[in-house]
Order: sequence, then structure tokens, then C-alpha cells
Amino acid sequence: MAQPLSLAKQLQQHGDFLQITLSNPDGLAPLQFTLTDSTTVHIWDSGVICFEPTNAGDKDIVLSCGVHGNETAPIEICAELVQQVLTGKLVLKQRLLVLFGNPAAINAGTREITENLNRLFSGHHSMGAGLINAERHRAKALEDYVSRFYNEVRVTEAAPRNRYLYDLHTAIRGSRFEKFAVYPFLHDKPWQKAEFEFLQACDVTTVLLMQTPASTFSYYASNSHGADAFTIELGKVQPFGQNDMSRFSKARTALRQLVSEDKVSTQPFDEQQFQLYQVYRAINKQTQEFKLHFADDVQNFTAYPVGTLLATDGDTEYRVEREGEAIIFPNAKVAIGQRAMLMVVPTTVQHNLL
Ligand SMILES: O=C(O)CCC(=O)N[C@@H](CCC(=O)O)C(=O)O
Ligand SMILES: [Zn+2]
Repeated sequence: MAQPLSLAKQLQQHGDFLQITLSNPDGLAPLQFTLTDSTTVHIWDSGVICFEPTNAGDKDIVLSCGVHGNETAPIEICAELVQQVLTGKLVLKQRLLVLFGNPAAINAGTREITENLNRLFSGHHSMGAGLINAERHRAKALEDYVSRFYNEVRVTEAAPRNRYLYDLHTAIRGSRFEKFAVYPFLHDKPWQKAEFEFLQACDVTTVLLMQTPASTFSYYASNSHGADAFTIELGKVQPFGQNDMSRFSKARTALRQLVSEDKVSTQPFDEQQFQLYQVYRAINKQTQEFKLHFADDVQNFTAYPVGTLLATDGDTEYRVEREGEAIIFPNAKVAIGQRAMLMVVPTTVQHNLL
């Protein structure tokens, strides 16, 4: 009688690590196998797959998606990339860790199950009530996997390495600029020209520069591991199968190039080709009465005249204070105490660019 194929063999045949992840959302036994091109594959957990090519280049790259379970386009992009590697269609040049952030929420088709995973990094998972739900455990586990991935490789002065983490998301509402990136707060270190160039290769030319620490995954990688890290928003939330993937073809190509070649083809940075914003203020939800005073179909980066009423929270009114101030990530449904909207203004990076 024919024996059932081992998981390693199945994965090399169909390459569908996403399906294996979603069938085992609560955990997968670690597994290691080697591809025909000699790349070693390590499955560390559900949604956690690490690739170690022989003679790897100097980049340690983490790609994550599904930190919010209903943000499907990035999940499809990462699943496709993993499939291409597992089935031998794409040969890696760089070390790569791919993370499907919240498998249970992906199965449920929801942003989160109990708590917003992207507010639990840099140790926030263990603050307050501590590790009380699956998202808190997952945030801690993801931190541990990222640390293991970056620390497992020897770094010497003669062989320095470069760390990257691109956390792929989609926005809840439409945006004036369909794709945009959030550059985590760098504590006055310079912004990286090469990263703007890579973002442009991904067709992302709108960048929001954060001004304060955050509990997000990208800030964690940037601040705790010195990675060049970004949250990248690829369009608007859609159910699986309803994304127009042609809108992300440049991002898919650039990501493939990033992991399979020494260099990505980019254009020299020219600030004129970018829309750069910085946070002017964050509006946090204080009470259950928090209400937005504009429609659900108003796009991210929309600006209103000074004095326009944007939101109320009990007796507190939030009005436009500055010319050019624009809304981003408005969401009245967040938990009390969390960011319900950011107000952003145009800015420049020329004074602190490397
Ligand atoms: O569209 C929205 O309101 C949210 C989309 C999203 O999930 N954005 C990330 C941004 C993370 C960051 O600030 O780096 C989030 O809110 O977690
Ligand atoms: Zn998201």
C-alpha cells in the first residue's frame, strides 16, 4: 500500500505552506528538510518558515503578513513567494524568514480574535494583565522567532550583515495614495536613502515618518534589532480571491528580487517623487462615545479646512488645527486607550538622510 507523503515531500510538491498553516493554526511541530538547490528549510511553528540558502548573501530578511487576519493581499503575496521557493521556481540568495502573523484570525477572516496583535510588540504582550490570550502569546513567540533568526548567524567586522523586516498590511479604508509605508521612529538616526529606493521599486512612494516609539512589529524590529523595518500598506482590505494582484506586481517583483539576488534594481532617490508625511498628533480613544464625523468612504490622507470637526469623544472635540493636516488610519472601533486616528502633515527628509 502506498505510504502517505511526508509533510516535507508534500511541501516540495505543492508548496502550499499557507494551507498547512491554516489547517494547524495553533501550532506545528518543528520540521527541517533540504530543497534540491541545497537551501535548508526550517518550519519553526504554524506560519513560521525559515530558509537558509548555502552561500547566502549579506541580508537577513523577514517578510510578515497576516498580523491582521483580514488583510489578504499580503498573505497571498507571501504565500506565492514561499510556494515558489519550496517548489524550486525561485532560488534564494539571501536568508529569509516568512511569518504568517495570526493564523487563527486569518481563518476567521477578522483583523484580530481578542486583541490587536500589532499593539503587543516590544514586550507589550506581557504588560498589564500579561500573557492572557492567544494574540499575546503569538506576539511574544514572533519576537522570539525574529530574535532567533537574526542572532543565529555570525556577524563579524569582516562580515557585517544587514537586517530587514517588511511587515505587509492593507488599510481598512481606501487611500488617496493606494500604497504607502510607515517608517518607524528612528530616535533621530538618519532615514535610509536605500530604503526609499527599495520602496519606490515596490511602487510605494508615500511614506509616513513616525515621531514616537510604538508597539508595532516594524518598530520592534527597527528598535530592538537595528533592522531596516517598515509597515507597508498595500491597498485596501478585500476578502481572499478579490484582490487585483496586478496592482501589486511591482512589489511582488521587488520582493522576489530582494530575496533571490544581491541587489534590487532601483532608481536614485529623488524626494520630489515621494509624498512624505510626519505625524502631527495622535488621537487616542478615551471613551466608548468616540465618534468620527466623516463618512467611512473618506480616504486616508484626506485634508480638511482648519476648524473642521473630525471627531468627538464625550465632551472633547477634535478639529483640524493646521493647514494641510490630513487623516490617516481613522478607526472608531479600537479599544479604549488605543490610537483611533493619526493626523499627519507634509514633511521632508533632506536634513537627516543617509
Ligand atoms: O487602515 C487602518 O486603519 C489600519 C491598517 C493597519 O493595520 N495599519 C497598521 C499600521 C502600523 C504602524 O503604524 O506601523 C496598524 O494599525 O497596525
Ligand atoms: Zn494591518
